[in-house]
Amino acid sequence: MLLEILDMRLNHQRLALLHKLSLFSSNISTMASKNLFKFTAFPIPLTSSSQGRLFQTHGLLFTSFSSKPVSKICPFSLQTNGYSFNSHTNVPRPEEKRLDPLQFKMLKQKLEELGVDCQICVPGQDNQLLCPMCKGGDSSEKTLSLFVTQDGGSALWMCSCGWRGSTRAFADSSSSYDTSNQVTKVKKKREITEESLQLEPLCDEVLDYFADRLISRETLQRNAVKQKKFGDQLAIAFTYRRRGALVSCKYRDVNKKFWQEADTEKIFYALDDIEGQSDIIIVEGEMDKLAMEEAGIFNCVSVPDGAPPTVSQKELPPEEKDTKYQYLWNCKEYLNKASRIILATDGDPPGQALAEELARRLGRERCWRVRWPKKNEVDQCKDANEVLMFLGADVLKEVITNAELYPIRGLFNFRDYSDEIDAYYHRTLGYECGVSTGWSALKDLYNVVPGELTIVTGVPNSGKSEWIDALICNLNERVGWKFALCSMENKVREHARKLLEKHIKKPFFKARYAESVERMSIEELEKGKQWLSDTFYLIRCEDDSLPNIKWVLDLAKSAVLRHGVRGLVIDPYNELDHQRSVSQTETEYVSQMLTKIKRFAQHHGCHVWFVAHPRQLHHWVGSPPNLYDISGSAHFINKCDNGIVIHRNRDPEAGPIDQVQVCVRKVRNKVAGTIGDAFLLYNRVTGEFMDVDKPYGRR
Ligand SMILES: Nc1ncnc2c1ncn2[C@@H]1O[C@H](COP(=O)(O)OP(=O)(O)OP(=O)(O)O)[C@@H](O)[C@H]1O
Repeated sequence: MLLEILDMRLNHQRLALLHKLSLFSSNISTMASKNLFKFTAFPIPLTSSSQGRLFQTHGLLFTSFSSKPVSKICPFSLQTNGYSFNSHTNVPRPEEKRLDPLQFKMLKQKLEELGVDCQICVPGQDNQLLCPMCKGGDSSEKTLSLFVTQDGGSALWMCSCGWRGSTRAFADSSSSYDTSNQVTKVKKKREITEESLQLEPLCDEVLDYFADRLISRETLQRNAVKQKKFGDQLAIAFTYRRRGALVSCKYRDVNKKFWQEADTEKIFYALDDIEGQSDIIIVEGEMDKLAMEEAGIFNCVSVPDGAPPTVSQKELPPEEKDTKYQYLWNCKEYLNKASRIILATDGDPPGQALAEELARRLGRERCWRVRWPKKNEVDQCKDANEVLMFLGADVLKEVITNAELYPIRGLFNFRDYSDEIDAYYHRTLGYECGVSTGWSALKDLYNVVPGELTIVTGVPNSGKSEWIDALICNLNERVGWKFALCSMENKVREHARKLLEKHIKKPFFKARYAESVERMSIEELEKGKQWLSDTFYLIRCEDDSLPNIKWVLDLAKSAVLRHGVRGLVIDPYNELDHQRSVSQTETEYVSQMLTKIKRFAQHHGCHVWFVAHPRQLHHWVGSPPNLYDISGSAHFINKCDNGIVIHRNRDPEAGPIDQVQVCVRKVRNKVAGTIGDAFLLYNRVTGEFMDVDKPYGRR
């Protein structure tokens, strides 16, 4: 039928060629080695530079192109009857017909009706389009090959899903449009035999070709590798069998171009070799399977279709719709029993994509992967056959023996963190054992480790905020850290005053609290303002609404990324918006909030100080509160890395009233400190905290 269409368009030379080729008719579908089913429909200009090869299939004439140049490892030219593979270089081009815009428009309309989007289709050449039937499978590849004749009058198409047909702009009674444009999905599998396919034993030239790749005659015999003549040309025939019976046949030509018998079942190559095996190896090509055998590894199969260009982003399709991996489902009874599946696909990106697609389907937990070794100083071996050729059978065996577990997202081994552990040991990450607070009284009790959460509590007015301010001033002075401050209770100018007094060590004002100490000068103020701007980033709600924790952490993240802050102060907890859903208890809410804060801290290596008030203490006798007294939830103590209570004596008879007790009540990380109490003296004039044993003049 299709020839009928064609004969109106083609000149006698092309018809002669068709006739010649029809002598070798075979039911063949073409496919590229790496891009499944990518083929090019005829007629492509048959120039001398073309690597195109012609085969007839159901009257449709296809030219397949090698996606890769001929192997440089061992170029060979199979010749039969004195003709080389590329024997059609002198075929004359057909006489070109001029485009008839009207009939091309009509033709496009017809195609559009069939769902073919042919807006950018060019007459006179092959067009790769999205197939309206299979939509290109799960990777949405353009698998529909559509050829429109030069005059725009007729079109032929074929897709790897089996949809094929033809139409004409003005179909008449003799047109093939009515029947040929119907879907002809391949469903029925053909029965084939070596005889029906006219397969032949390998000739010496092909045996030599394999020998150059270190594949022996015995291995080829064991795998029943054959050859087939296509006219003057010769192709290797890899026979696909199940329990010895021929199921399909895949051909490979000199240009490393592959195609497979159409309407045959897709299965793994050498399937019988994995029957009943608990350990199996999957490779990407027949040559790799044969190479494995040369290394004494028999429990190995090859996929029939090569590798996809990338991993599909889509969910796994159901088994029956998983067209590209049908071979896997067709062989599932062979795979189900395997407890260890080594994915020895190529080392290039498509090979790795194939490994991922297989692992997705087989279950990552039983998959392993290999690392291909270097073949020389610069290059990596790509696959099993290259390892065999460049490094030998023993190395190939070693590669398989050293296969490693296929990674599973979220499941790790300490080995995966080896570098980080080394860096921790050698202390090259920085501040592994924490930064000293600057107070010797706290040296053994509390050091500030990046990425940890410190909860600070204490009764009102105990000096919590003052102590944290003093601490961050010390840290800045010692190690130059910068901070994000979310201190809702403080007016900005007051907070600036408190920080400046600690930094400049002089009172901001000449006032009663300053006693006789001289106020900071204008110059000192200016310098101090510069220091404030360089050191602190303020997180504040410009309007009078309350910020929630997400809002605070998002801004803190910006401060980390933009300004490199190493610490975040949230003071106090109760000034945040804590609206929660009715179904959530306060305990659940606090737990989730602290989890968010800890994640932020860990992810950004940023220390977070979180000030939380204790609940109202009845019958309080002036002693430091407990961390469990924090209002809201015991999660505060449970979830924090460090828990500190700031307490001060207000009874002159009990001791000096400027003495501050820093009660370190929880330290999760023993490298950072331990529980215990430290005593500091508070300088009301400057807001500084001093070690008790240190003399300080302005006391
Ligand atoms: N040891 C101390 N001796 C005397 N005054 C102190 C001492 N510690 C802090 N103060 C003063 O107490 C006041 C409150 O301090 P700060 O704001 O740090 O307390 P707080 O515990 O954070 O209070 P709140 O719980 O109300 O937020 C400040 O005026 C500060 O100067």
